[in-house]
Amino acid sequence: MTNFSELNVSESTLRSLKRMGFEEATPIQEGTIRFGLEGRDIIGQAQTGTGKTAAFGIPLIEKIDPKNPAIQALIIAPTRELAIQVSEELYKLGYDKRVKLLSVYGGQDIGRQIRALKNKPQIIVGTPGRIIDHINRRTLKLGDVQTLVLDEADEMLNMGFIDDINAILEHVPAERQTLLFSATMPGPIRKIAEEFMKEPEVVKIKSKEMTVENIDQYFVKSQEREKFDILSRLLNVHQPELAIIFGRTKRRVDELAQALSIRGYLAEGIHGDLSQAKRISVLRQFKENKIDILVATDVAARGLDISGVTHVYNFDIPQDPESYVHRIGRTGRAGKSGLAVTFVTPREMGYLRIVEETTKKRMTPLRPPSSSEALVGQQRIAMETLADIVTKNNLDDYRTLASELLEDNEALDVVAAALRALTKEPDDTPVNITEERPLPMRRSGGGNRQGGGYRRDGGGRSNNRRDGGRGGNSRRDGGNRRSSSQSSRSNSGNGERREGNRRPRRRES
Ligand SMILES: Nc1ncnc2c1ncn2[C@@H]1O[C@H](COP(=O)(O)OP(=O)(O)OP(=O)(O)O)[C@@H](O)[C@H]1O
Ligand SMILES: [Mg+2]
Repeated sequence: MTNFSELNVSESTLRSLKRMGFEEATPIQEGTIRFGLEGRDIIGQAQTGTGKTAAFGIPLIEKIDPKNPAIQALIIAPTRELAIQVSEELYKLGYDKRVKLLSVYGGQDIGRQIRALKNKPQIIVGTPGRIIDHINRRTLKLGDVQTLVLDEADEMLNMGFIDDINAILEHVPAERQTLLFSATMPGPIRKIAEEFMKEPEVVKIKSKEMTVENIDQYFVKSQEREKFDILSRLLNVHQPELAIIFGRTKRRVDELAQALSIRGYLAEGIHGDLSQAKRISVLRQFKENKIDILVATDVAARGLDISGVTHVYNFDIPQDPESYVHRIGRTGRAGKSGLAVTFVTPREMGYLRIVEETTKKRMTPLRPPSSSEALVGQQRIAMETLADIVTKNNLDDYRTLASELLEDNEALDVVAAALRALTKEPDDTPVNITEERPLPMRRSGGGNRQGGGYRRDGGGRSNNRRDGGRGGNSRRDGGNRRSSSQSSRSNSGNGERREGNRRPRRRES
């Protein structure tokens, strides 16, 4: 491990890092900060949760001239929540230097952003749609930008975003430093990236597996209609502190969040059809542990750094191996451990194998717990609750009643009864989960796949490019009754991309 001071980081930034509690550089930070400070273009790839934000953030902050009121750096991120998070981390990194930042993203009052832009921020973090919106309104002047960052670069350069990125690039000087970071970087995307970079230094932190080692990865093979009951049992056995459950579509997420609430879990859904205020409030509640379970589409798959996420459940297996890597990467961050469970229907086993080939990691088959095993989980929670009350609470007001009870009953029976009263017994309140169609059949073992598992079929591409996102009918995002190529067209609209079955386009302004 290397100290930041050995990486030629300025005193001011060292002070900010100290405030953040960062003592030593992570491998990706060690590998990129020097090149970054030299002004080199960088493609940085390292596992999820290993500090890529500061890897680009530190050299970026170092380059800002605090006396220059112009926008000097632009960071583009695929989702609004990620743009907010990255701007928060950059704010901390630039705290000592007092750099001025602004995040611009869809769903927030544009007038407010325009007023904030007049305060001369030096760094802008934004989502593509809203950045373009500001460029078109001439409220965002990018002519002095020296550093351009694409966080989640492969996502930003896939066909869902590439047109937007190209449009933005037209307004950024060609003389600039370009930094691209992601945990995944499929070969074909890297080629696209290199076209608009200057002799980029490719820094890839080598690891046996693409996923983080300290995430235990399991799969459950089950029929579609059995998934929800198995999920509830798993939740009872695992008792996650904070869990994220990923579903394939917005409808899926709504139904799952509702079904979990009916069964007594503290769960909320998040997806692109919700208002921005709602999205922010759900995420805040989750971060503050007011809800235990976040049910999400891929809108929450990339980059979000929420401490304390112990479990990730893929209620639907993701279609792309990259999506799998990012989804499960919401746990096991910054050296912590995590557990991921992926549901797969028998017809979708080919996808599971493709994921494993890409990540170079086998998932362990998990036997679904029986209802009595799930009950034991709940009984243990009751026991812990009771023990906790004994140690923490003042029981004076209850002692008289307790001795009354003990006059007529055995102590063991009284405690057992208290446990029973506290145990959440299996709940079979009916819930409504519409069956998803399995993904189209796919077999693994295609050695012809380029770039370590990247596959995009041309069929979806032209669809996506043309009409997605131009105010497409976002209500039709269910998509699950259509073939995959059809549904790609129908998804998008006001949310983010890729919340239906196939890569849709989106526009988030
Ligand atoms: N040098 C460091 N020392 C201690 N903590 C760090 C250090 N660098 C980053 N972190 C913390 O590690 C966590 C993960 O960092 P970050 O979100 O940048 O990961 P990432 O590599 O971008 O992940 P993802 O691929 O999911 O986007 C954050 O909470 C961050 O504050
Ligand atoms: Mg990141």
